[in-house]
Amino acid sequence: MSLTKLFTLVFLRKEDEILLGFKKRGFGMNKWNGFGGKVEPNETIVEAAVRELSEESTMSVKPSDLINIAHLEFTFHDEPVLMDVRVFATNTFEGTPKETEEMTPKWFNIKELPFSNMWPDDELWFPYMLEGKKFVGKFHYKGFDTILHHTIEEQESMEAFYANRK
Ligand SMILES: COc1nc(N)nc2c1ncn2[C@H]1C[C@H](O)[C@@H](COP(=O)(O)OP(=O)(O)OP(=O)(O)O)O1
Repeated sequence: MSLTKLFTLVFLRKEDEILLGFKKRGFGMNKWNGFGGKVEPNETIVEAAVRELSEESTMSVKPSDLINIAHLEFTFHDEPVLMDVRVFATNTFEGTPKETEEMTPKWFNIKELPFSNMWPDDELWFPYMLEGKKFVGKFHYKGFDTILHHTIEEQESMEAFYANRK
C-alpha cells in the first residue's frame, strides 16, 4: 500500500526553446527540471501549477492557458510512496524568468537538452512532450539513478484518461 502525493510540473515553450530550472535545494537538487511542487490542501491542481511556476521562476500564466499534457507516476524500491505528477505545458505566459531561492531558470534549445543533469526518466518521456503527444508514464526507481522498469502510453486525451481511471 502506497501513500500517494500529488505534484505539478510546468514547462514553458517558446518556438524551439523550453524553459528549465536548475534546482538549488530539496528533492531533485542539482538537476534541471520543469517548475512545480506539491499541491497544497487549499488549492486545485492548476492553482498549484500556477503558484509553483511563479514562486520558482517568477513567470506568470493564466490557469486557462495551462494544458495538461501528461500524467507521471514515480515509485521507489522499498519506499511506500507514489508521486503523482501532473504535467502542464503552454506557450502563453508573461514575464522574464528570474532566479529564485529554489531555481535558476534558463531557456534551452529543444535539440540541446541537458539530459545528463536531469532525472533519468526525462530522456524517456521528453520526446513524447516535444512531439506534442499526451501520455501517461510510470517509472519505478531503485534509488534516484536507476529505473528498474517503466511504461509510457500515449493518450487520446488526458480528460478521458482521468475520467476512466479506476
Ligand atoms: C523521480 O523522477 C522525477 N522526474 C521528474 N522529471 N520530475 C520529478 C521527479 N520526481 C519529482 N519530480 C518533480 C515533481 C515536482 O515538480 C518536483 C518536486 O517538488 P518539490 O519536492 O520541490 O515540491 P515543493 O512543494 O516545491 O517542495 P518544498 O517547498 O518542500 O521545496 O519535482
